[in-house]
Amino acid sequence: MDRGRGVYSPLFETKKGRGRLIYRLFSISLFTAISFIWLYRFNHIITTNYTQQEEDGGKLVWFGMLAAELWFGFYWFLTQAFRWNLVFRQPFKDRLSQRYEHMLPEVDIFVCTADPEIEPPMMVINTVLSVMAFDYPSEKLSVYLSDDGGSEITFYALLEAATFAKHWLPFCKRFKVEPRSPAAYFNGIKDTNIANELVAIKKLYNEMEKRIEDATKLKRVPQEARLKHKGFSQWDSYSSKRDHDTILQILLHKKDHDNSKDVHGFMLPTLVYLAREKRPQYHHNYKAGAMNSLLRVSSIISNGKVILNVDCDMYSNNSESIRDSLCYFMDEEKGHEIAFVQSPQAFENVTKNDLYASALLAIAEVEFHGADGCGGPLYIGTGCFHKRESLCGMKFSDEYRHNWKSEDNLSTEETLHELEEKSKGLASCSYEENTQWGKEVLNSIFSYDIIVLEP
Ligand SMILES: O=c1ccn([C@@H]2O[C@H](COP(=O)(O)OP(=O)(O)O[C@H]3O[C@H](CO)[C@@H](O)[C@H](O)[C@H]3O)[C@@H](O)[C@H]2O)c(=O)[nH]1
Ligand SMILES: [Mn+2]
Repeated sequence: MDRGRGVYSPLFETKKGRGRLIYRLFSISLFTAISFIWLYRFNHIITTNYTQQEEDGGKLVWFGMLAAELWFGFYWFLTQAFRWNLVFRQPFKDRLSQRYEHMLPEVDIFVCTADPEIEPPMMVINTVLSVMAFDYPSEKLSVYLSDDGGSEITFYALLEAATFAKHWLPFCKRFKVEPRSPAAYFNGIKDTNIANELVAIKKLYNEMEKRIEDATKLKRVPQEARLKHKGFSQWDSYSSKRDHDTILQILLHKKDHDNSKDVHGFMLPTLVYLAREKRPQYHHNYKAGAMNSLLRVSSIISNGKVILNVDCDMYSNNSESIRDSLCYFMDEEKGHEIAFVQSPQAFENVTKNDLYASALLAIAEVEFHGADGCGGPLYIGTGCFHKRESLCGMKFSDEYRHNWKSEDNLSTEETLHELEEKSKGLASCSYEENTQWGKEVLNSIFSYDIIVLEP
């Protein structure tokens, strides 16, 4: 931005949907037609002289029809809010790089999983790897896996993923791989001119896959892996999925720099495994409870200013999405109005003709944009970027501007072990007892003005 010369080039622009005039004309004409139907029914009911025989059945039917048409007409009228004013947003990542490449904020990514049987560890780590490999400075990226299943196998898979990432991340960056979930990439690949490198990385992947699949089938972690990593000892006091201490392990971190570098010597993103404490007498609040724990734990490990949440069954299919979302948050004029950026979901395994509309196309391609045009886009959970401050009680103010330059004040002196122990306390199940959570936090999010949808 060049404020000095009065030129402002925004980091994103908003375009109105094409064909709105035609749609509005269509909508008005349909509304007129609906009104005529109402009028016709109404008129018929009050003007027709019924004989007794007709009154027994006929009039009731007319009333029933009128009631149904009033209801459906009203419902249709409400849905117009989602179609009347579609807007489309376009981020400018090149401008973001020009202005902010050296001061990009730390980003924390929360991946949630809850059950190693329904959500196989192989799928979970593919999601984790897809977000670790984002096109973003690795030292500013932290990935947290929240495992509400408290599963040793998932932990083992994550350990394997941390090792595989040492090869996978440089490979993605070198060959601009897309998408960055290894399973999805290997599935989709056809012709390639990187045959040798591809064979090598695929071999590593397949070997890892076999080890994890075997452990999943046998429901047992190989003894040698257990002996090699101290993290497994945390399961010694584990009694069940609903009754265990906090299990927290920082697998990759700059404080452990020798082990946290890729094969070319570059730092990998921070990687943390967390199974928050569970006790039968405390409600764990499902995913929301997991997100709260992650919010607290991450605040002392990395304290990223921007948080992305992904469900473990939804890998990232665009390595630049962090940069996309930052274009909205960091825009000098409008960024302060934006609390979250929601990406749409895409589904791979829908049936060919999608009879039941499971791909949610109307929602993703029309209604999201319509709601955005009304100033109230939808938050759907996975794939959503939040500003940390908007989740932590910050109230919206038009004067407020976020200082993206500010340094975090994380302690640099403590050892990794001390950091782990301190973080565990924040994942305790009684932490939220007698707090205002659930009453106030929602107000603070929705006191923000607009929320945008990524294209
Ligand atoms: O106790 C729990 C239960 C679930 N989850 C995780 O929460 C996510 C979503 O749960 P799922 O049962 O898969 O719900 P879906 O209906 O598939 O998910 C949609 O609906 C949810 C809200 O109902 C949103 O949170 C999700 O982002 C959205 O994709 C998954 O990653 C789970 O692993 C937990 O972490 N802890
Ligand atoms: Mn799901």
